[in-house]
Amino acid sequence: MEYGLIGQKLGHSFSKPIHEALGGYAYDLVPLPDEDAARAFFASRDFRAVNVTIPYKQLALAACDEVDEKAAAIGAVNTVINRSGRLYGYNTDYAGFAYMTKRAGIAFQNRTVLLLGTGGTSRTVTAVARDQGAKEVLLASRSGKNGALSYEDAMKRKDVEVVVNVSPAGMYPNNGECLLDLTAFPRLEAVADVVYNPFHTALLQQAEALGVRCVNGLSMLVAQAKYAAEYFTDKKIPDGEIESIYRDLRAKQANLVLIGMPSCGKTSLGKACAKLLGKRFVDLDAEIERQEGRPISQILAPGKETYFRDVESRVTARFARESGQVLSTGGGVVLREENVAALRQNGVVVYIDRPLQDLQPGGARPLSQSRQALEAQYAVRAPLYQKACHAKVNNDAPFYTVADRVKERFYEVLDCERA
Ligand SMILES: Nc1ncnc2c1ncn2[C@@H]1O[C@H](COP(=O)(O)OP(=O)(O)OP(=O)(O)O)[C@@H](O)[C@H]1O
Ligand SMILES: O=C(O)C1=C[C@@H](O)[C@@H](O)[C@H](O)C1
Ligand SMILES: [Mg+2]
Repeated sequence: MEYGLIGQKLGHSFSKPIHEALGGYAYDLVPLPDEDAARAFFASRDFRAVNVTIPYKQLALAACDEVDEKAAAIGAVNTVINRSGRLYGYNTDYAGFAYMTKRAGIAFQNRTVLLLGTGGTSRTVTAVARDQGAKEVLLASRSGKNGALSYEDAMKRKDVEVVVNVSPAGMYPNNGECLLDLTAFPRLEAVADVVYNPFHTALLQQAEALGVRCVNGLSMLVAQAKYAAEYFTDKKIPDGEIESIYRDLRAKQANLVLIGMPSCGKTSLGKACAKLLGKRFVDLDAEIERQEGRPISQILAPGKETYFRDVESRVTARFARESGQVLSTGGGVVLREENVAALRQNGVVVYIDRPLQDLQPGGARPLSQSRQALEAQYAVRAPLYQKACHAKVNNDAPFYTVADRVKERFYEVLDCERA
């Protein structure tokens, strides 16, 4: 290997496409199961330059022959360059985190900051917060040992103004995990999460619901990669690259999720939009049928929905945590908030609103067999679709015109999210 990333588990990482866009070199993900394997990797010196992620950033520091002053003060190295057999260590997460929080308008000066997690990244973020004049930096961990607070005790600190998650809690494939209740902090101004996969962790979804300023780790990831690529190639890369790579990556990774009434066009528009956007198409109803080995008409019956809804929630959670897809849902997916939260963690949710008279009762949907049933369902669900979606598209025009509208709204939502 010449360039790449080492860490214990790398299934979540987006570093490969970022580095390949930044530097034009091949970049490999090399998972190493334990510290012995990581030590042996550095001892072999069989690489030109690598990034290092959880849990080897402290070990990487010890393996280097020379460590940059800032990285040594922080105690964590995420970039190692092999120059003629000598290993040089740097920390580009520091600049990456500073970039991300500045971009999001999050300030540390005179703030009480609570960090969730005590690993290598907590040292980096502590350094940024202190350098920017934080009043106090508190650490919390599950064990509450080594000077850290337990999560329970952390929630008693009513003075906390900024929360930063520096732990892998909630990171793919453990989507949905969240150890803190943000309502405990009446003075909360901002929440940052260094996790970028999923895009909106459960912690950030809580912050959004409270109307608190928040940011995820994707801009940090891209920024630290840019600073690392400068060491890799010994060339300056313009800062503007961070924004353009971020935008391309988010558009590529984001799911497009279509919700709406039975027969509003979710499946057919979903297939067309998947082609337009170059994404994989998944129809959640078809996945439920595949998993159950029988059609929905045999699983779902009026008054006997619970079994079907449970299967639907499991299938929704499984696909919603993946990236780069168009997901067409079943009409009732919005009936459970947990499904909506799952779909929004990586997805732009578009409500396909088709005029009631164009919706077709009957077919393979047991709960909307008559026009009356369909109308009653519309009255209940329309407000839920409205609440769950980022954008609404009226399906009242020729099919391909509507598919183009959906694609445009997808990009508009992503642009707004960044602004
Ligand atoms: N704009 C349109 N013009 C013409 N036909 C359309 C348009 N939108 C959807 N249709 C047609 O409406 C029918 C229902 O669409 P589709 O099966 O995609 O809906 P759905 O939302 O997936 O329904 P369900 O919830 O039952 O799975 C299909 O035959 C589709 O081709
Ligand atoms: O998830 C990733 O790909 C990475 C995360 C951070 O630890 C970075 O420091 C590392 O360079 C790459
Ligand atoms: Mg369908």
